[in-house]
Amino acid sequence: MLLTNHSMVEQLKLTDRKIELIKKLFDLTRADADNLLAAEPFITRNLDAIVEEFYAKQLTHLEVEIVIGDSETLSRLKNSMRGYIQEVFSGTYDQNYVTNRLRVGKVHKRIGVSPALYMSAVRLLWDILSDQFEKQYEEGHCSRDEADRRQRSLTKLLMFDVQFVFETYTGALVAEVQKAKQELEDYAHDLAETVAKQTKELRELSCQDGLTRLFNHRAFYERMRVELASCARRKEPLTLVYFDLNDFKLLNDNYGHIVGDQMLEALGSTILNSIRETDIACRYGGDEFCIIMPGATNGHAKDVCERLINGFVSRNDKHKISFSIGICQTGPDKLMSGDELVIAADKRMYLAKAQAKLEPGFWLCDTQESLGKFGMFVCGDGG
Ligand SMILES: Nc1nc2c(ncn2[C@@H]2O[C@H](COP(=O)(O)OP(=O)(O)OP(=O)(O)O)[C@@H](O)[C@H]2O)c(=O)[nH]1
Repeated sequence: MLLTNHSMVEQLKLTDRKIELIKKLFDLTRADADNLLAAEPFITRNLDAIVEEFYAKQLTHLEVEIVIGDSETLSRLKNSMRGYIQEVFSGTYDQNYVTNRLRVGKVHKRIGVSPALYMSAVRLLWDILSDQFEKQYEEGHCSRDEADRRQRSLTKLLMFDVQFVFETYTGALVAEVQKAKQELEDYAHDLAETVAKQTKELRELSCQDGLTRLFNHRAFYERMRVELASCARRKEPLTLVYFDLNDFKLLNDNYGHIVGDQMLEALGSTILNSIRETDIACRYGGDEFCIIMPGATNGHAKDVCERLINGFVSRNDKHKISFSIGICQTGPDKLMSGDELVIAADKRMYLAKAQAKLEPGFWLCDTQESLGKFGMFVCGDGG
């Protein structure tokens, strides 16, 4: 509901019938309206003096002075007070009258008039107007009985007014609480989203190698465990490719660690470009890398290695470096443990590396213990 599309009376569902019911609660009758209306000529004559007396007394309180704040506001308030007193003695207390009371409540709440301050002003006005009734009696404008009846009617009407003012006070407070609650809920929601996002990022970071953005050593074993279990369940093979750069130390020594780092980074992205989404690339440590290939045989793994070597060579890097590869397939019938698989692949990688020491280049040793140089795999006993 857009509040600005509805009057205050509508928002509070104050129909004529409801207003009449409230009047009944306060025993505010037609006779009371007539009593106050009868006092109207005398009150109107003294209106300015009444308003002046009211503000003179009000301004003896520092809190009131602070709330009013300046002469323009004071003069505006005096005008409003004149209008209010005239309404009090108009004898008509309909929806229009009620709307004005609600507005007063809203303004008082907005400018920060506390209920205590508001009630003290009502009491003061009641006092001043009661004196006026006494004067009317003393000056012979009305009988004792009429002055007393006017006084009682005034009390009822002021009480009637006060409850409307507080209706808007509480309404505004409830709206503020709801707004604060909504803001708090929005904040909590945003916070939960931020925490979830950051937790996800942290989790990813804790699994990642900072240089190559591949999975790190810790994540490698975790992923290996999960993939071996799922391959065992699906009765599928799993192949591990394990490789190590050849003479990487020389590159570092000759050209510095920054060049070494760039080489490792380049290798990381070449690996990612050479594998399928289901394959898992990891930096095992230093210049050693692994690719876990769920569902793949050593034949598939060789194809991937060929793509990888091609990609790596075609980078056109002035620093030439090769790597040695060990491949080990397990399953589909009985699968090795992760440790067994790493040991087996590592052993084959060292066989390839031994060969690379004799004849530099990309050497690969697969699960059949065959050794091959990139592009022309030849069988060897390997052992
Ligand atoms: N630039 C760089 N170098 C690294 C990083 N991690 C390990 N290294 C270096 O990698 C080199 C590995 O040396 P080795 O284990 O002797 O291996 P290698 O020189 O490739 O020799 P072989 O494996 O026998 O071919 C060492 O010089 C390490 O300092 C890294 O993050 N950045």
